[in-house]
Amino acid sequence: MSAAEGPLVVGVDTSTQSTKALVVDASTGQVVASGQAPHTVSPGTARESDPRQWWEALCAALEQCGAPAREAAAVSIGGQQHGLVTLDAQGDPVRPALLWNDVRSAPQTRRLVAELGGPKWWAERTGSVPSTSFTVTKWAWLAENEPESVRATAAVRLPHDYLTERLTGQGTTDRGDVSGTGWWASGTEAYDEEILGHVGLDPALLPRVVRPGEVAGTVRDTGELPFAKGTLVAPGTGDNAAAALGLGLLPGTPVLSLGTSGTVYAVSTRRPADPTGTVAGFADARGDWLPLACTLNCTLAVDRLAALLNLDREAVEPGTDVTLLPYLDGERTPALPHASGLLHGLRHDTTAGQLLQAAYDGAVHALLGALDLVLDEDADRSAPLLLIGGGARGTAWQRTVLRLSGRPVQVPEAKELVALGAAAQAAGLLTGEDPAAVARRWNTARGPVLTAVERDEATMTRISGVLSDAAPLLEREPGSS
Ligand SMILES: Nc1ncnc2c1ncn2[C@@H]1O[C@H](COP(=O)(O)OP(=O)(O)O)[C@@H](O)[C@H]1O
Ligand SMILES: O=C(CO)[C@@H](O)[C@H](O)COP(=O)(O)O
Repeated sequence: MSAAEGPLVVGVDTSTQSTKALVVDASTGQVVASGQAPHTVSPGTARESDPRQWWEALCAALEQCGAPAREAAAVSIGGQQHGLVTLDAQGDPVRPALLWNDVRSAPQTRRLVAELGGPKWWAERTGSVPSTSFTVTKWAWLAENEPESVRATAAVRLPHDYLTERLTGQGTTDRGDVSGTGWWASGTEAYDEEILGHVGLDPALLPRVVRPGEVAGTVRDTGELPFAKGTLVAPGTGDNAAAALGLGLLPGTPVLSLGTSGTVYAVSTRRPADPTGTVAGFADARGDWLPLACTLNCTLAVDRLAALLNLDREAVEPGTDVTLLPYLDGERTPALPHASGLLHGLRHDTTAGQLLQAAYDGAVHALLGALDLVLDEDADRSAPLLLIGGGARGTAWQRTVLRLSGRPVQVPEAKELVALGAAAQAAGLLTGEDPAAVARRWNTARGPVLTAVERDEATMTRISGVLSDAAPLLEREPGSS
């Protein structure tokens, strides 16, 4: 037996690059054991992963957790949002999952928005104007490009649904993750049959939406897993909604997450509906909302530029007038799916370190541009910004966010807030508590507050100027001249 005070719970983050598992003491929030195993994502414009690899990574991460994982009383899976998982009648993947950062559905996205009433209609109906990340656009892409895959599909799932179903044997999802599909009506909180009919997806192929606080199922026979048969399985949710739980987030506190994706969001009690498409009107995992803006190019893009420059990621130099838009994967915020990276303002005396700083500035610019849009009007604009995700550990990221935001920045000591949020959801199942209240009890957001510095308005304005001047280039579709 472990020396834990309370029952143990397991929280999982199956994100783009890896699966992380934490065994947590439900009484104190102490992390008793942890494990992590990587995923591979296809290179090039296609961004795909085999879902079976997520399962193998989950088993490997739990194996690393050792004996404590065997004592878990409940488990919950948080995961990368939006990915389209197609399963055949045996429950095996028909093809690799199309991930959130695969932009090949840009033509289908444009058509879907126009065919079904335009951006305002989508925002009011689903909370969001779909971008290429949204599952509905990926299904439309598949129907057009691989009709044989669509014919072979007996079930459609999101990444966290796939793993939850392998635990319980039942097809379930939750309101947080389903709100990023584009086929869930946020006003009625139900599948939208008009949208599903339009893209030819039978609602019978979709999972049941489990309510917050409800049990998704129990662990069935578990040859490969450490859990006992009958262990409770929580609904799980998308990774951003899970991190919001993990921080015990209250309305008015903004979060900036620096991972494969960059995201900025806040909890709101009002249902969002942004017709410009900048803010996605996600549901959270409790019963509130999670207005959020997301970029495709964050830590991976900046690390790639550091590698190209042969620099350590911290080797930035100040004083740059160079603008670098690091849109290596196309971009979602701003909506430029066909864009590639763009450099402007290079001079003989520009240093490699200044180029690297320009990459950080370019990655943070769009997120901070959306910050005010995700906050309710009455939110305190001087409150600290919570900085999370792998990038939050980096000094160059911290300094860039401080300088371009002009706000104090709080960096929670807890590293794996998505997995902690999932663990808080699992703990809530055992105690009947609100999972966000569990996380506040665990004090997961504690960490140093970095003092605000004067906002570097000139850099923000310069980047906005380059973006608008370069629009024709950034919007150009491949193959057009
Ligand atoms: N000490 C660090 N300083 C700066 N960046 C870091 C550091 N540690 C990890 N990272 C970045 O964090 C990223 C992974 O973050 P994470 O939030 O785990 O991503 P994801 O959830 O998308 O898989 C890596 O791409 C890496 O660039
Ligand atoms: O698409 C979004 C949010 O809408 C992304 O935030 C994904 O959920 C991927 O998350 P990470 O792997 O970067 O954590």
